[in-house]
Amino acid sequence: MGLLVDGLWCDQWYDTKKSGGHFLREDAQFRHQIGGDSYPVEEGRYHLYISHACPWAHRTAIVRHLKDLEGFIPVTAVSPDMLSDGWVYDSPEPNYGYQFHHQLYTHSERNYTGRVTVPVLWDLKTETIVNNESSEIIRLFNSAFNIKTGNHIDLYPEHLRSDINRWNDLIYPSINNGVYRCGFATTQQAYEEAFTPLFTALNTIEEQLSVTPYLTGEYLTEADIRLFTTLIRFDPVYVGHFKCNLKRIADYPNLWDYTKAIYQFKGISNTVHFDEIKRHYYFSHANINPTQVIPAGPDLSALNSQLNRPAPKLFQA
Ligand SMILES: N[C@@H](CCC(=O)N[C@@H](CS)C(=O)NCC(=O)O)C(=O)O
Repeated sequence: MGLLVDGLWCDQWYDTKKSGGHFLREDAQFRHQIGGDSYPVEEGRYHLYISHACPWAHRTAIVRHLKDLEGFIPVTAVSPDMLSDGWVYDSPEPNYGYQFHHQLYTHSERNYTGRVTVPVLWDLKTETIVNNESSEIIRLFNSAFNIKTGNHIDLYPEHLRSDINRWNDLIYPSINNGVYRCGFATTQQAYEEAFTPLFTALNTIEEQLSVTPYLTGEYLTEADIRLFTTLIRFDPVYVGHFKCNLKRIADYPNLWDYTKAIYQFKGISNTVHFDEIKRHYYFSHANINPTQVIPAGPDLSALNSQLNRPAPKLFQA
């Protein structure tokens, strides 16, 4: 784990001293869009770098799949082990033969200072990072390539936007980032300040899912996908490794059924790699789990069991 400072790799863990033990996530720095003059829609031009372990990258993998972008935007996954060199590739990545993910960042910007994260949407023509913020990558995947792919599924439909935004505003700080705020907290107080809102938000969603099958109704939207990638990691990793242990997702009837319904939908289960998910967290965060022993459980076979809610619908723009 580390970061780049003026283009040089420094191996260091997150600094929580200045923030009273609180983990503060840095904003992503590459925030370009596709579709303008700089990054036009072109076949074979863009490449996606992900980690199968990472919940943020997982969002982009799901949307890439639902939007039929697989043949259009190739993907490379990093190794699940993120140790002193940060993210690395198991075999040289296909575009430049790099071994380290941070080489891509300095290729894009020689003096880059900041964290080296996944996902990364890369432009092969200008040899730069287009965007490394998953919430923006999924928005651009949702619409930018429609004219090429003919896929008009809309995960952010106009009439549901205010609802989707409202859910995202609750879910990002308290759940998506909330589990990290629990797990990376280095004081009791910082941990408890993350733990309480996490389970309050899960209760709110449990109630909503007793009324509507998905967050905004019958359609699957980006809000559901953003929530799902945290829920699917919750029982195998966050309960134990990040100490988010008031309840498991399997203990909430509606949240569990909802997680199963998304898992079983349209091959989304193929984007879930539990072996890499467990390996990444338990093996890479040696300051949290110094033995690096990876738990053998839990048994997640019930994810394939029968549902009590209809499969999601996909809105067509
Ligand atoms: N805002 C980013 C966050 C991405 C992120 O933090 N990814 C983690 C992996 S789960 C990472 O690469 N961490 C490496 C680090 O912080 O050094 C997004 O949503 O795309």
